Amino acid sequence: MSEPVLEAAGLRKVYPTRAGADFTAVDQVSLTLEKGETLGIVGESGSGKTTVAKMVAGMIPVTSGETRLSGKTLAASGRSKADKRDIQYIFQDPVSSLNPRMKVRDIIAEPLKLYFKLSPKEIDARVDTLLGDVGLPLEYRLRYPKELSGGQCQRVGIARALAAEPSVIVCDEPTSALDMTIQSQILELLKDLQRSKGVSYLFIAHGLEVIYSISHRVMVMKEGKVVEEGETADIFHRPQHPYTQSLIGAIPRIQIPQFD
Ligand SMILES: Nc1ncnc2c1ncn2[C@@H]1O[C@H](COP(=O)(O)OP(=O)(O)OP(=O)(O)O)[C@@H](O)[C@H]1O
Repeated sequence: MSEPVLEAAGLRKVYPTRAGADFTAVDQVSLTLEKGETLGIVGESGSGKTTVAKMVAGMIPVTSGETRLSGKTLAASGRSKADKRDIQYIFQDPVSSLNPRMKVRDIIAEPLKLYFKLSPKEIDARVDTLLGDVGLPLEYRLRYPKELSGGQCQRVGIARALAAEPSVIVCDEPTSALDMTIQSQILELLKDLQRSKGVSYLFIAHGLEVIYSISHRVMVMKEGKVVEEGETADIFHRPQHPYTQSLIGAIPRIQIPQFD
């Protein structure tokens, strides 16, 4: 098998508490992600999913553990510009994740200016291509985020992430603020983009249907630890750990047929 795009080993995050005792939010979490693959992370609220994602993306420092990108160990703090470019993040709240004072064109152009040496004309052309990639009309380039729907804002967030041409995009509950129809359109868009660009996703979601629909493999977290990890079909049809069994068992009956 080829070298994973992303590997994290022994990630641990400890927060000090007011009471003086340390709180371990994430403990000994390891994961791998292949090119063009999606690893879903599930687990109840507070199980450490976002903390793992932010450590992998270099947004918060690790207490211990390391992350490797295409075989190269990333600096524990102060990542290089190139390493930051290569792991992008899509946020849960599509509207507040965009600067309200910037036009769509400028939001998407920001990473282009930061990471690549391009002329204004080349930047304009790339912005247009990216708008097309995420299914937004070109005239939206002059709109502000407040003039867009939640789903359209998330498309802009996806275009901004893609602008950096990353190997990995961390998707932190990217559809949970959207209604069901828009949610499935965004999931289809992410799948299409993965097929066309070969990007890998670390995908966090509460909704197991979302995880089922997009993930090749699934990692189940509980209280900061990984309790089970495997192929999506195995996790959903043959969960081994009692916690995974209870998560899968809690899916409303009416939705079960879509897992067959
Ligand atoms: N900056 C912080 N200081 C102290 N504790 C924190 C901090 N950030 C997160 N935590 C704690 O770490 C644990 C894991 O949080 P995290 O946000 O990673 O969980 P999660 O699984 O993503 O939850 P959710 O699904 O609700 O987003 C929680 O108990 C949380 O309260």
